[in-house]
Amino acid sequence: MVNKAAAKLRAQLADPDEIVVCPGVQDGLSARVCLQQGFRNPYMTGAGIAISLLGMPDLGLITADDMVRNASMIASLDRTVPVITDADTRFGGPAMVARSVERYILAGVAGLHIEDQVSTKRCGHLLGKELIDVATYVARIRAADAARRRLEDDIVLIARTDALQSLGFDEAVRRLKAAVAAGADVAFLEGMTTKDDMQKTVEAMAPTPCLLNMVSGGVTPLIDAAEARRMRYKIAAQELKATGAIRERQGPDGKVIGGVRECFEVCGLSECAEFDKEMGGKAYADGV
Ligand SMILES: C[C@](O)(C(=O)O)[C@H](CC(=O)O)C(=O)O
Repeated sequence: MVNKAAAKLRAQLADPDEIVVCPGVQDGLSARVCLQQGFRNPYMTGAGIAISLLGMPDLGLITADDMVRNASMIASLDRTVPVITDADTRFGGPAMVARSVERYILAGVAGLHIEDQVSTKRCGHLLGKELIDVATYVARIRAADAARRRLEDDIVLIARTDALQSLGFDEAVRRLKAAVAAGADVAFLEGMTTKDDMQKTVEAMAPTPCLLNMVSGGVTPLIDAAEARRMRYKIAAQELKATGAIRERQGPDGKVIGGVRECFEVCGLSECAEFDKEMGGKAYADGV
């Protein structure tokens, strides 16, 4: 099967001048705003889904169905943009990991990351993270790699480690290297707390491309895409800041603009009405 989204993401990763900037999105509106703002790579955030879909913290409570359904919806909004998704721990052993990866592939996703926390995981920027051992982690990565081979797909496999907090930098790098040896394409060292570590990670993992995750209020220093590129990061995941603004904001004259019509417009209201007309429908002939 040809995964066009993955091919596109791979081309971006191979371009020496490009940094893939991925604003976090968790639902249809945030994904639409991301695309409207011209970003080429939405990042489906598990934390965002936990908060917005479940009203719960990022503690491993989201199910595979929650994630895959959302990923499929987001990837379908514009098939020309490669979506990267959080795949958390993928709920356990090799069989669960492989099945999840297959489902993400069928959802049309370009890349995903799998981590080395226990199944009762938590956001990478919280305290007290617990890890699985390296062999179990490598088995997860190997299973993800096997799943994509089985489907003859080349979804980009991103290995994330949360080991820095409890085991230190060297062990985190060792885990990422083991994951790359097992088939991962990109390395993601989560929860870095200094710019020094951010720089050292890229150097230690070269030539493997690295992902930098920045969360407002999290433990990692916030830098812009230009600085991330200078550090030679290939992917920068960051927060999408504009969703609130599209919902409602004030114009220069103090009048409120935005609101529900603008939300619908961003989400394709005119296109839907136009499509109806083109197909001979009359539902919106008197306006919408
Ligand atoms: C990357 C992450 O897994 C996510 O869900 O976006 C989270 C980010 C967050 O909690 O905002 C993480 O664990 O860093």
